[in-house]
Amino acid sequence: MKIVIFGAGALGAYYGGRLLESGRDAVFFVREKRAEKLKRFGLAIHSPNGDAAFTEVPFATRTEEIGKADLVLLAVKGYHLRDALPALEELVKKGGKVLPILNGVEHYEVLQKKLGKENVLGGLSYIMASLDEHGHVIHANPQDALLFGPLAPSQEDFCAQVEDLFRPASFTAIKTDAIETAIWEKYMFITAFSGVTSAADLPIGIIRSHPETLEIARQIVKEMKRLANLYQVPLTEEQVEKTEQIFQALPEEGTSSMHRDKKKGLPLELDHLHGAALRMAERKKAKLPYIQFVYQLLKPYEKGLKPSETAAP
Ligand SMILES: NC(=O)C1=CN([C@@H]2O[C@H](COP(=O)(O)OP(=O)(O)OC[C@H]3O[C@@H](n4cnc5c(N)ncnc54)[C@H](OP(=O)(O)O)[C@@H]3O)[C@@H](O)[C@H]2O)C=CC1
Ligand SMILES: CC(C)(CO)C(=O)C(=O)O
Repeated sequence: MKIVIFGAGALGAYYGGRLLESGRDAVFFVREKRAEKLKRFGLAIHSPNGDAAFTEVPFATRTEEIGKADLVLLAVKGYHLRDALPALEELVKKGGKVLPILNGVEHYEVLQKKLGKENVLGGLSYIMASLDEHGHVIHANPQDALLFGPLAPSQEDFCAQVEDLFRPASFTAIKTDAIETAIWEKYMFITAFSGVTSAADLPIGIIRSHPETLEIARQIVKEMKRLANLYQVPLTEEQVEKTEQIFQALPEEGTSSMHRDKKKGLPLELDHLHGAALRMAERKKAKLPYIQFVYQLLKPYEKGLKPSETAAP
C-alpha cells in the first residue's frame, strides 16, 4: 500500500516517520519551504517512545510526482483545509482514501462534499507534539494514539487493511467501529481544553487550582455534549465525567497545541473548533454561551499575534 502523508507538521512528521521506520512505503506531500527543510535537515523524532532519524526523506511537492495513492493521512491545520482540497482531489483520483487526523468535526462535511463520502475515513489523534527549528518532531510524552475507523459500512474492509498496515509501526493504532463518537469525544475535550488554556493563557495545573476558571472548561464540555446530542451523536454523562477526570489527571504543565501556537504568535484553529461549534449550534437554534465567550476573547489572536504586539505599554 502506498501511503501519502499530507503535511509534514508535528503530527504528519511523527506518524509518517513511524511508518517509514516500520518499513512502510510512505511519501510526504509538502509545500516548498517544508521540502527545503526536509532536504537540509532530514527528519527526526525525539520521543520518550524512542528516537528515529532519516537523512533521505521521500517527499513530493506536486501530486504529479506521486504515481498511485492508497491511503492519504491528512495532517494539516483546519485553516489549511480549503487550499489543500485540489491536491486531495488529485490524490483521490489516484486511488487514495483520506484519513484525516485533525481536531474538530467540520472538516468531515467539507471533505465528504469535495471528495465523496466513500473516500473519507474517520480519524483523530491523542498526542502532544511540535516541531523544532529544524522541523524535527518533539514528542512530549508517551501518548501517541491514532484512532481510525469506517464512517460507512463499505469502508470496513479497507479499515482492516489499514490496521494491518499500521501494525508494525511503533505508534498506538486503534481501529474502532465507533469512530464518529470518538471524534466528537475528542472535539468535546479539545474545545474545552484549548479554549480555557488559550483564553487564560495558562497551563492546566494553575487553572485546576482555581475552581472558578476550571468551571469554564466544565461548562464548555457540557455545551459540547449538548451540541453532539443535537446532531444525534450519543455522547453521554459518563463521557462528560471522563473528560473532567482527564482535566484532573493531566500534568501540571500540560497545555493545548492552540495555547502553544498562541504563545508563538501563530494562527489559531479557532474558527475550525469553536467557530464551527457555534455555527452548528446556530443551525439547531441553540446557544453555547461559554464557547461563544471564549471564541470572542480569542478572536484577536486568530490570525497570529506576536507577543511584542500584545504587550501593554
Ligand atoms: N500538535 C499536536 O500536539 C496535536 C495536533 N492535533 C491536530 O492535528 C492537526 C495538525 O496539527 P499539527 O501537526 O500540530 O500542525 P502543524 O502546523 O505542525 O502542521 C501542519 C502541516 O500541514 C502542512 N500543510 C498545510 N497545507 C498544506 C498543503 N496544501 N500541502 C502540503 N502541506 C500542507 C503545513 O505545511 P507548511 O509547513 O508548509 O506550513 C504544516 O507543516 C490539527 O488539527 C491539530 O489540532 C491533534 C492532536 C495533537
Ligand atoms: C490536548 C492534545 C495534545 C491531545 O492530543 C491536543 O489534541 C492538542 O493540544 O491539540
